[in-house]
Amino acid sequence: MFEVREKSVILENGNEIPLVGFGTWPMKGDECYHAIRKAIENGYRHFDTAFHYQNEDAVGRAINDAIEEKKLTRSDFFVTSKLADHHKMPGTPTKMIDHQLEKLGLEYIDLYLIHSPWSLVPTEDLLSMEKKKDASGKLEMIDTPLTETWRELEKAIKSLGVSNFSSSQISDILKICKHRPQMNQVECHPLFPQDELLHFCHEEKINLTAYSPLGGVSREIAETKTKNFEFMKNETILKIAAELEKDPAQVLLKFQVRRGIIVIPKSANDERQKSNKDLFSFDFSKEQLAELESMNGGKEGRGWTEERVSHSKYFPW
Ligand SMILES: NC(=O)C1=CN([C@@H]2O[C@H](COP(=O)(O)OP(=O)(O)OC[C@H]3O[C@@H](n4cnc5c(N)ncnc54)[C@H](OP(=O)(O)O)[C@@H]3O)[C@@H](O)[C@H]2O)C=CC1
Ligand SMILES: O=C1CO[C@H](CO)[C@@H](O)[C@@H]1O
Repeated sequence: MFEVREKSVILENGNEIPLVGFGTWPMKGDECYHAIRKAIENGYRHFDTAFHYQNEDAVGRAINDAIEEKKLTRSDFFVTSKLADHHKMPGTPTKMIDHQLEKLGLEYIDLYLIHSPWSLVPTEDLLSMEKKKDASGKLEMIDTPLTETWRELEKAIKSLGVSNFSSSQISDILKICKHRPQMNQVECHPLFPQDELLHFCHEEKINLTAYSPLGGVSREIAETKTKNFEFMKNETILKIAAELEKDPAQVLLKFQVRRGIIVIPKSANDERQKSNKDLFSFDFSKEQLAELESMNGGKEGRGWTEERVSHSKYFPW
């Protein structure tokens, strides 16, 4: 199975995931809690979190409170979380699933992703966000094979996926897996549309989720780039938005969902949360689509270059 419906996708394993989800990074604590409560009121049911975001407690609290107060049930929600880069030593992934479930206060996670293919070395305290660095200040790496992490995870969770993986890294998993990867979550926007990876994943019945779909690449990274990641000021996006009488963000998000790509925009703002979900009553003309496709910036279009981990044996790009 793998079916794109109007507002959701049926994953290969039969689970239904809303096409428009809600990104929770970099919010934490009460800010995150209130943004999610608002998002639930605004109709969001799919939430993206991770150990790395240090907000799983707030995400779970918001969902559980909404279930209690709003007559919703756990099965109304789709929650994605992720295995952190410094939790890959054999035996650790299983422990972390238990820890993350406890933080979330949920009985299950709908989709659990390996956050990145590279693996970092933790300090003595596994729960700390500190990672070991060598004498020159470089992050230390371990070379746990991705296939070993996958085998351990699939004993504990049946709905698994990856993030920031290349097609060849996914192929390695496909050779050994009992439970196939359901998702690859990657950076995706008109400057970096991921056409080849999308083709590969859809052929393999693996879905793609677009992170930073609004160009929410961190400012420090964006400033080192020659391309402009400020899509809300981009001439092409503004022109198409004006023609359609939509917001620039709606143009960016529609560009993905019409390709069957799931989006997880983050917004703490009520109005922006509402408009980011309102994507299903308009479409682009052929000309508009061609203009959006012509924004493809090739390799330079990637915002998250992750140079800090480029010395990893498993660096994907
Ligand atoms: N797997 C991975 O490695 C990664 C995953 N992610 C996930 O993807 C999610 C989304 O990516 P992210 O990088 O946050 O970036 P986004 O592309 O979602 O952009 C978020 C930014 O856009 C603003 N924004 C939201 N809606 C609008 C709108 N309608 N008009 C104008 N501005 C708007 C937000 O501000 P405001 O809140 O004020 O509206 C925020 O500053 C993350 O939250 C996280 O869950 C992100 C990076 C890496
Ligand atoms: O998901 C993510 C959000 O932000 C992080 C930066 O601190 C990224 O490294 C990460 O992949």
